[in-house]
Amino acid sequence: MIRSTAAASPQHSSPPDPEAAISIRGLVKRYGDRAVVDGLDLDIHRGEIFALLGPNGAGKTTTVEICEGYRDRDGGEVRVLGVDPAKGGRSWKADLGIVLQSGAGDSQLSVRELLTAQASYFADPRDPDEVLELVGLTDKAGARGRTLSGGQRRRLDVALGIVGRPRLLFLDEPTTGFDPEARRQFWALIRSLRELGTTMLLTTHYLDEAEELADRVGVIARGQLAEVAVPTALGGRGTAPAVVSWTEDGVRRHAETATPTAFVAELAAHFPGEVPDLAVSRPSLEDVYLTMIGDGS
Ligand SMILES: Nc1ncnc2c1ncn2[C@@H]1O[C@H](COP(=O)(O)OP(=O)(O)OP(=O)(O)O)[C@@H](O)[C@H]1O
Repeated sequence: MIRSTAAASPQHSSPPDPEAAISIRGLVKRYGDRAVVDGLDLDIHRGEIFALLGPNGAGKTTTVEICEGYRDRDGGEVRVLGVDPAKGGRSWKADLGIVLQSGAGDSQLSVRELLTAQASYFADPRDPDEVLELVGLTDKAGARGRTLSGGQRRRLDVALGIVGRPRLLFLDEPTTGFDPEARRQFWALIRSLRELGTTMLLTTHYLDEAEELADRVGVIARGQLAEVAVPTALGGRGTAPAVVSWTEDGVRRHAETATPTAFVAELAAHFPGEVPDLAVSRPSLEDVYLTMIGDGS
């Protein structure tokens, strides 16, 4: 069951927070008669990495594109870096970095040429060579975009998104198609960008990615924000009972307990040495996420 924190309508909300990186109140977007975003409230703080989760068609891309100024809204208030995206001018746009799902990697230009061209659109760009270093593409500076691997193209997409020194970076499913090592390297890149002070809004279907990277996660379902929390607390995860598992007389045993430390201490007293195959677990982010969206989308 969804635990809705979204206000029913904009008039019940506080006004948008101009200090937030993104502040949304009562956002509505309709296609025909259907509201695909239906009264969504959200604040993303400056400097944080925020992951937006939700099933296919939940309204994530629509919400993000309204924030980027690429789609009109039918209702509600939105402020991105203090500005209404429907009225955002050139200097506001220059503060945004956007990494879309399909990037510019097919170009005949070299990686450095692409970055240098992109940098020329901005008043105070990063040095393209520093950006190449940051994304781990220094060795590929002279390579044509189309000769890059999928993971390298994604790094190039990020390089293009950050060369303008954005204050706010939108990352749409950034690691789709990455191998496990490339994902870990990409996560390190995202963390180093956070250390440079960049706010990031990430959409992803990878729960482990959200858990690794995000300071907070928000779950969108049916056009509303179902819950916002730190990843360890979403869906009551932090206070959910733990499950203690062990093997006894060749049989796997499980016990649910609110006091796993005491339970394990008691269990330990029954065994001469180590408790065989002892494990203590709590619901994963995926467990609580699936429960939250489980009643249809
Ligand atoms: N231009 C459009 N015209 C009509 N319907 C649209 C349009 N764009 C999106 N929709 C519908 O709006 C709903 C929300 O789409 P959106 O792309 O925001 O979802 P999403 O959460 O990003 O999904 P995904 O995880 O699949 O990317 C979907 O049902 C989609 O079919």
